[in-house]
Amino acid sequence: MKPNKTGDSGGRSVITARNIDLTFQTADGPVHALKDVNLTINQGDFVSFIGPSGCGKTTFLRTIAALETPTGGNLTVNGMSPDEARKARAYGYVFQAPGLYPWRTISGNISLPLEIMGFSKADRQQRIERVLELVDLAGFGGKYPWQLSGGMQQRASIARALAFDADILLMDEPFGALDEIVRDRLNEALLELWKKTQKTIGFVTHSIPEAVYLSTKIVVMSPRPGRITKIINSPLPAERPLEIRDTPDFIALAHEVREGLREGHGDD
Ligand SMILES: Nc1ncnc2c1ncn2[C@@H]1O[C@H](COP(=O)(O)OP(=O)(O)OP(=O)(O)O)[C@@H](O)[C@H]1O
Repeated sequence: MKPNKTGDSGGRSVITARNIDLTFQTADGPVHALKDVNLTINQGDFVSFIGPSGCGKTTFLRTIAALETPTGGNLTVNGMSPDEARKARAYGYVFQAPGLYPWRTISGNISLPLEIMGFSKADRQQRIERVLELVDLAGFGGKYPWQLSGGMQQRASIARALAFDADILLMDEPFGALDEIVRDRLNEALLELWKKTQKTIGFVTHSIPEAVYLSTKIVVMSPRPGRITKIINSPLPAERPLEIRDTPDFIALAHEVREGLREGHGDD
């Protein structure tokens, strides 16, 4: 199916944003963080949000997660309001910093939200083992966060977000603070995990290669006011070894994203 204006390529829609506006009232006056954002994310999509600092990437992700409330427009997550979706545990959220409690083991950290949600001990243990395996940390559950590298800590935070088995994973620049080699490895691992679990992923990044490597759909945003300037459906195959980054298709797509970013910056 040919994508339409909202980037809808067919399939069951999981997240729909219609004319989303969000203005923060600050001491220095109003900040128009999101303007007229229209987007459809379908089941199993891997959607990256890319754009310069302040273009509203995090704000949009937080809006999906009901951590911010739009001042205009309509947003649904699994057919519900974001608040209802949050209560129905529709998504897991991964932040830029792993945010693991140093006094809890990796298993203990993954367990914490499950404990709060009232999962039984046996169920928690089963889930912890499953997600540790998914992020390739089997055998590390008994370690403390400070005994793990930065990349392993971030994998543990992804495991924590996966533990209650939400269909949607929202990730706000999860690999931004890591060096490039580690980031490459985690990008590969994340693609594997996405294919295995068939989750719908919303992913914020500043990196063009990362967005192009990971995504089925790339959303280019622009600041002042924060808005979507381009939605690109990726023509790359699902099978993506890291070497795909040297292929003409990959380079052409990266170029298209870069052009999109440049156009959005036109009046700067
Ligand atoms: N709670 C808030 N109160 C007031 N203004 C805010 C708030 N949160 C974000 N903003 C403003 O909204 C705009 C969008 O911010 P946001 O963090 O979503 O951008 P971003 O694209 O994620 O940026 P970065 O890449 O730097 O993380 C910015 O101008 C920011 O200063």
